[in-house]
Amino acid sequence: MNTPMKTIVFDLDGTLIDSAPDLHLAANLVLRDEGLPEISFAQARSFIGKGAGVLISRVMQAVGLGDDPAEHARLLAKFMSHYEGEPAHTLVYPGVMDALGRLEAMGCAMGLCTNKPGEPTAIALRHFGFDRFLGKVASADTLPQRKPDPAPLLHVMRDLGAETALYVGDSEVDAETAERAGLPFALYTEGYRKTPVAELYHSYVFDHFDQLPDLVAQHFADVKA
Ligand SMILES: O=C(O)COP(=O)(O)O
Ligand SMILES: [Mg+2]
Repeated sequence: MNTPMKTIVFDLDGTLIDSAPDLHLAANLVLRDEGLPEISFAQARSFIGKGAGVLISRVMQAVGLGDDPAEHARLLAKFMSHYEGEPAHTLVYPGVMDALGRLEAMGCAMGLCTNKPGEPTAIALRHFGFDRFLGKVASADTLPQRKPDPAPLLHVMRDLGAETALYVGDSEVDAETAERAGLPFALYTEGYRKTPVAELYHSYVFDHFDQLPDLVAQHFADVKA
């Protein structure tokens, strides 16, 4: 029998990058332009996870704008125009680049499954140099379904030619996605999660990326055994 390929799929926001500062800024540029009160950084951070459309719904709710679909579409378009371009205030979490390099050297196949729209996803992957490691990507625009629907995660996994994969993410949405996909889940605890670790579906927990290569090696050794 062939050795099973070591396949890892990553989430993006709150896992590989801390994009909350740029998402917060873009939301407040919209609100400022509309003459509305701005939202706090903590609010913006708590609105991340289900993509830009849901983030804008939550912003509208927070400032008492209701949920009119035409208004939502208009504000979402404005938000996206502020969020385009190079991510000026987004940071890579400590140890991510090193971990990706080590995982590649271990022979892992890697991909990305994010609820971020396709264009900013592609820009961020290029900007931070992740594109050379992450062979296949599912963004919010890849399929009609988005996380926590397991379809995009299973899509990336199959695109990588794998029958199983370890999903690495930070949030409630990621945990639910992995669980519904029937895949093991490594929870990065330093992202945007609001729920205690013990209450979330997970197979592994880590708080620094320098722990990930050993965790992955252990996982695939156990799977093989
Ligand atoms: O931008 C979002 O809301 C979520 O993005 P993520 O799926 O990469 O965490
Ligand atoms: Mg995330």
